[in-house]
Amino acid sequence: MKNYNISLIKGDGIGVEIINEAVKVLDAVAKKCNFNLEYKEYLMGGVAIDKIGHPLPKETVDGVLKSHACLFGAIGGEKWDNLPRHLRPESGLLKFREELGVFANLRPAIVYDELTNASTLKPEIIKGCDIMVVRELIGGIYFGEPKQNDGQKAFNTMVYTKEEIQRIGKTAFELAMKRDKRLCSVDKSNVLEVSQLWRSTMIELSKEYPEVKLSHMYVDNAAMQLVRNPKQFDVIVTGNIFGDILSDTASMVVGSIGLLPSASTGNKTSVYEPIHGSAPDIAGLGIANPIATIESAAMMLKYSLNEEEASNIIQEAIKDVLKDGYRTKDLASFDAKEVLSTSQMGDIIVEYINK
Ligand SMILES: NC(=O)C1=CN([C@@H]2O[C@H](COP(=O)(O)OP(=O)(O)OC[C@H]3O[C@@H](n4cnc5c(N)ncnc54)[C@H](O)[C@@H]3O)[C@@H](O)[C@H]2O)C=CC1
Ligand SMILES: CC(C)CC(=O)C(=O)O
Ligand SMILES: [Mg+2]
Repeated sequence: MKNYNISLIKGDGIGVEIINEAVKVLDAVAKKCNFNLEYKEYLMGGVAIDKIGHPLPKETVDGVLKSHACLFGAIGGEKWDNLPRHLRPESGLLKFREELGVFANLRPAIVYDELTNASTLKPEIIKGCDIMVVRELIGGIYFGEPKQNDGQKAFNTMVYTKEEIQRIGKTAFELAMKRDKRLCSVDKSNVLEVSQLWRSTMIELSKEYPEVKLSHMYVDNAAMQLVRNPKQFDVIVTGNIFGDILSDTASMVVGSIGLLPSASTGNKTSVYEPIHGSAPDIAGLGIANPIATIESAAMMLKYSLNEEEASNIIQEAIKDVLKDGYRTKDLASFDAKEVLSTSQMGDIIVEYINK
């Protein structure tokens, strides 16, 4: 029987609740498809600060690098918001991504037919929408030097090298080749030098992919177009901060931020994580939607473990559960037959897998 080592990082807030459900679902599908998953838990974020005084223990990076893949919940919370910047949970997460070299964050935003009525947008605007946001994850303004806040003046710096842009560009063009061959590069090149380099590099790279139709959009317009007519997009490629913001926007096209998974990938390893944060406002209430994390686990099976059948089984079960009207609270006002808690949602997905 095949055996895979999975590193788990639950993190803070709802991170614990959603990872527990994903593990439940993974175990069910592993049993059904005849493979074995061995989990090892690692600390990161606020919980690591509380235990060892630092948001990113070395064992976490080492352990993840040794595993086949990592499933990640979320980190952060008010308790740690006033710590010095380098000791905050978010700094641990950025360092984690940097050390693992996961430069490409793939964030699919797919509207299932079963959830066409679940968005705050009109069904005819979103039906059939299938967007892949390719977000550069270890460069840009979240990492740029110099940076400062001396109490009187504060700044950050947005930096991209040509090499970094080419690297994420290649990932996006390759993905577009496997999809509808339309790639929209989002930047702010009417204002920012870094975006001028971004755009000219994408144009240069496009010569290697003549079949892909490359377009460009300023980020402010892209935010507007995403809610005006999301179906115009196939693949979007953009920098770290723009991708962070636009993917949260895209989640409302789908219906809830609790539905969007992601894969953070590079040359060494991959981390699978929902796009949302630790949601302190609902942590511990048992109402978080675990589907984004369960979908992330399905992406992990497909892309890192090559267990495509198992991945499809999870996705079909989720679709059927939604089709039959089961919802967590975030989607309760949309065609809900029954509103379930976080763990009940995990249970019912397992039940559908075993049907
Ligand atoms: N990857 C990560 O670990 C991330 C961590 N964060 C951190 O999370 C903390 C909270 O940040 P926010 O800006 O509030 O973003 P958030 O994504 O945690 O929450 C935004 C809103 O969406 C809701 N929400 C999020 N996930 C949900 C789910 N699965 N089901 C139902 N509702 C859900 C929350 O209740 C909240 O109202 C902060 O400390 C932030 O730095 C934020 C984003 C990503
Ligand atoms: C620490 C933040 C950059 C996390 C976040 O918002 C994200 O990755 O989506
Ligand atoms: Mg974000």
